[in-house]
Amino acid sequence: MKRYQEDFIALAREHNVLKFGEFTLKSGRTSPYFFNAGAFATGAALAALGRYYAQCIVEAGVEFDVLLGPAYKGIPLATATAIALSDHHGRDVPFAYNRKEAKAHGEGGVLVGAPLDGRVLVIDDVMTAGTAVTEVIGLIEQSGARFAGVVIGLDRQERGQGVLSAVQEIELTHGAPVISLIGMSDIIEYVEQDGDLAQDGVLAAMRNYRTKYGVQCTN
Ligand SMILES: O=P(O)(O)OC[C@H]1O[C@H](OP(=O)(O)OP(=O)(O)O)[C@H](O)[C@@H]1O
Ligand SMILES: O=C(O)c1cc(=O)[nH]c(=O)[nH]1
Repeated sequence: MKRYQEDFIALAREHNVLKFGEFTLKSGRTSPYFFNAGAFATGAALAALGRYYAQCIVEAGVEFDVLLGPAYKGIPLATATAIALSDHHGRDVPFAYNRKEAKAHGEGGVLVGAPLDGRVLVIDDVMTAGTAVTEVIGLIEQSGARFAGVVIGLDRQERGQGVLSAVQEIELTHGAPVISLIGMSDIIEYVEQDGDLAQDGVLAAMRNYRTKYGVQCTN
């Protein structure tokens, strides 16, 4: 793991973002772990997140014209990433986000911020089955813009709608990269190194879950 990946996991544990137990996911799957990015709820945590996402984008060399943070948890992530790209990489990029429900008064609509023009890079927290990102790609295409890829904090490295991983499905269908800060394999590595978690049966539950829903590592 790279230094910023270890720091990202440490930050997630410190803020109780990465939890172990029993959780129901958007896909209906029952998971022994959950990554609640909403608990990154301080200015310093968001500033650090922005730096990690920005570093990941710069290292990946992905080309884009505008950042898009999907509601809800993608919104502060895209904001923090835009600030970090400006502060630490000298790149002042436009960013936008969407509403889950269209606004019927005032300016109206579902999009807020910069217009979706050109290549749009989506910034989100987690990918499981890929449903959320697929929806937001629809929004980008309806706006006449082009999907340039997605950067996620955690790739859960799970199957999408078929036998391929959600990441492979998105990459094959849309011809754009899915870039992640960490994958489930990194969390398993973290659990393996933590004697208490391994003893509590977390490691066994994680491995069982990976057997049921996982795919080979994609990062
Ligand atoms: O890959 P998927 O199976 O779609 O699941 C992952 C998505 O689900 C959650 O979003 P949710 O729609 O619950 O919205 P939130 O940001 O409002 O929590 C999470 O933030 C991911 O974006
Ligand atoms: O699949 C999901 O719904 C999901 C998984 C996860 O770890 N975190 C999250 O916010 N959503």
